[in-house]
Amino acid sequence: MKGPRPLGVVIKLGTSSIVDEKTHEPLLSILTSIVETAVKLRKDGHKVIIVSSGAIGVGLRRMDVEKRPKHLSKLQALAAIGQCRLLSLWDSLFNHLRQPIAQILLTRSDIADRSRYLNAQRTINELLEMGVIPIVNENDTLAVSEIKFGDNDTLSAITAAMVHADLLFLMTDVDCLYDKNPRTNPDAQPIEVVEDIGSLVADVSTAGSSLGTGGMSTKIVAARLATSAGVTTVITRSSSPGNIVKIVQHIQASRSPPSPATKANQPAESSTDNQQQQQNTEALVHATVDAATTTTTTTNNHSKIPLHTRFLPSPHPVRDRYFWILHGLRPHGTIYIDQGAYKALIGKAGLLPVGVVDVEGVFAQQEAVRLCVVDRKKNSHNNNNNNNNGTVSTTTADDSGSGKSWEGVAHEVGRALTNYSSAEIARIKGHQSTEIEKLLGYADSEYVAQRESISFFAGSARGSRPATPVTVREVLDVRGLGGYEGEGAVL
Ligand SMILES: N[C@@H](CCC(=O)OP(=O)(O)O)C(=O)O
Repeated sequence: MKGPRPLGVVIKLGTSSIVDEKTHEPLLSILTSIVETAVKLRKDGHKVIIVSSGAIGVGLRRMDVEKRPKHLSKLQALAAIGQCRLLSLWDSLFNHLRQPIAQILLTRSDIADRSRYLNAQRTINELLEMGVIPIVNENDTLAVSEIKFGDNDTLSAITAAMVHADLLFLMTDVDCLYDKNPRTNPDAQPIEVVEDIGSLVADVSTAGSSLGTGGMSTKIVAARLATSAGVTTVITRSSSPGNIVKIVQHIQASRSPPSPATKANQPAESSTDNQQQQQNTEALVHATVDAATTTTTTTNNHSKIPLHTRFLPSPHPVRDRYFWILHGLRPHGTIYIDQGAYKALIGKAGLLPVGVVDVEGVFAQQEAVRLCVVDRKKNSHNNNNNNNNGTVSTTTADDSGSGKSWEGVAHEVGRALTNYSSAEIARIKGHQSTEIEKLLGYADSEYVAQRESISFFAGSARGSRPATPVTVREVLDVRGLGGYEGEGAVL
């Protein structure tokens, strides 16, 4: 009889999971246990990728540096020293079980370049076919803030999406998300299944460890990215890596979405362990959930399934080039469109200039932009004037003096690659395509963006709004990739 389908499993280990925070010594027993777990998964037929942080931590120990330096070049030097040692550690441990590994180092600019992205994808797939376990980290030696992922949670989500993995394990020092802060609320309940991450409103006030850059909030962002690409994402405790095998077996046995009566995975093996673990939590992990149906919390303690939070994959995953447009590229500006244009895009039409309300930022043709739908156009004092010389100029009279030709709230719904530059779009916005040539002196396309160059965030294309009324900035903070907005994290 045919067994269950083998899965693609990505395991992400943060610095604090594999390096002692104080002494910076590698946590050998955890590393060994991860190695045994990964090899067991391989024996069960699964494909395994490890995303391992720890280069800087290991570099600190190697050079007897006590405190993480502030200067970028020092951090980069330590990462170069540590990465070498980290991989040799992984290699020697895996070698005991005759498991070959490979090193993959990526920066964001590798992901943003389509052909490099595809090369990385092909190489990782080839390694997996060869039975090798790729060990991925950010290429810290090259990455400055503009081209940084900033945290390996995001990198692991992009890696999982890139190879169409089934499962992403974000290992951390708590068991799972809780409905309240378990430190201050003894009645805090574990959140075990999140069916729709878009409806999860999580207060995850955690700064991450002193060595790493991530925390619970970056895990939620990573879970959003991965689930949108169809990857089931699991948050669980890193100190018992053997749990991964049990969770994989459990998920494999229940691949179809569980019914409301059974959807809670069964919780921790012992409630005493559970309480102790809650007290040890890395941070203030407290999630509030705006819809009771979104998550399941439970207090049953009958099964041997280790406690974890499982984020179910989107039923409408965004994959391949559409995922890359959304999450691989740095947006250089924003195009504001009206509701009519949005409806047309959902109906699979391209973006015509007539539907463009406004444009922000400076970008060239084929660069990525944010696509925002505005609630209302301003009561149009827009004058589209035909000048004597035959060109058409658009002037926007703006009562508020804000310079915007729209009002209300704009919702970011997706990203696009444009056929025209920002300067060109500023001139053709609000006009019919037939006027483009008159306005610009040429017309490369009737569309500002072709439909196949437009990608919507999960849920957006079906017309659903973000769970809470949020500003575009907030949407970006939640949905965008950390380092592309604002300052970006340092190493
Ligand atoms: N790439 C860096 C660490 C990135 C980072 O801090 O990630 P994490 O520990 O997951 O928050 C390293 O290997 O030291």
